[in-house]
Amino acid sequence: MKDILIATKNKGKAKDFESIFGPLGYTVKTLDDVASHLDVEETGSTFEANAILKAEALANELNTIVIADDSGLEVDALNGEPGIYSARYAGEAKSDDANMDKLLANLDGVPAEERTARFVCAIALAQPGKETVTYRGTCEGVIANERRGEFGFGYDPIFFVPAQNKMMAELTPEQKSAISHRGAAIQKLRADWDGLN
Ligand SMILES: O=P(O)(O)OP(=O)(O)OP(=O)(O)OC[C@H]1O[C@@H](n2cnc3c(O)ncnc32)[C@H](O)[C@@H]1O
Ligand SMILES: [Mg+2]
Repeated sequence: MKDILIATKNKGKAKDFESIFGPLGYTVKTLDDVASHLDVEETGSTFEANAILKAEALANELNTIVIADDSGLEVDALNGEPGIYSARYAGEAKSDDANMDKLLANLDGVPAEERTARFVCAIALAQPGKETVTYRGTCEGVIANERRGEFGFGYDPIFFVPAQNKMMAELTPEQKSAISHRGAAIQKLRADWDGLN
């Protein structure tokens, strides 16, 4: 069985990766599956810089190929916030619910046509002895007024995807990966990944 190691503690992200790599015969492993107590501070000023920090830290520790994902939500009416701070928007407790509450409160009174936003995903592929490579994917949408849907994680329940006429959280993992920022970044990564295995 082929393994793919993602330097993440986010189970929602891991599921997104599984929806694409699982059917290809890979087992997705995360920080929970390896003997690492790594807790990388996301000190970079871009998604790419943070993805590289996370991927290289684990690749160096385990001397193996590692993928990391740094992602977030850019809301136009908030000048691109929460951006790279999406996970901890409402505080270090990293609560999806508190983050959505804060975002909805900050957009209170903003009309639908001004609630445009995008998810951004930067994936870093770190290999011992090689230059780290990054891949970016984005997904355009609109921030809704209330939550809908049970799938996904993070801001998915309030992210409306016009192209699907559904909230991101109403899409199954497979449907989400077909149109999402993460799915787009993973497709770019796959071209290189297939060459490594
Ligand atoms: O750093 P790791 O351990 O991978 O996990 P994390 O949750 O801290 O991940 P990030 O630092 O990359 O922050 C990403 C945040 O952006 C949001 N986000 C990213 N991708 C998303 C998606 O597909 N759906 C909904 N929210 C997403 C969500 O709040 C995430 O916690
Ligand atoms: Mg993080």
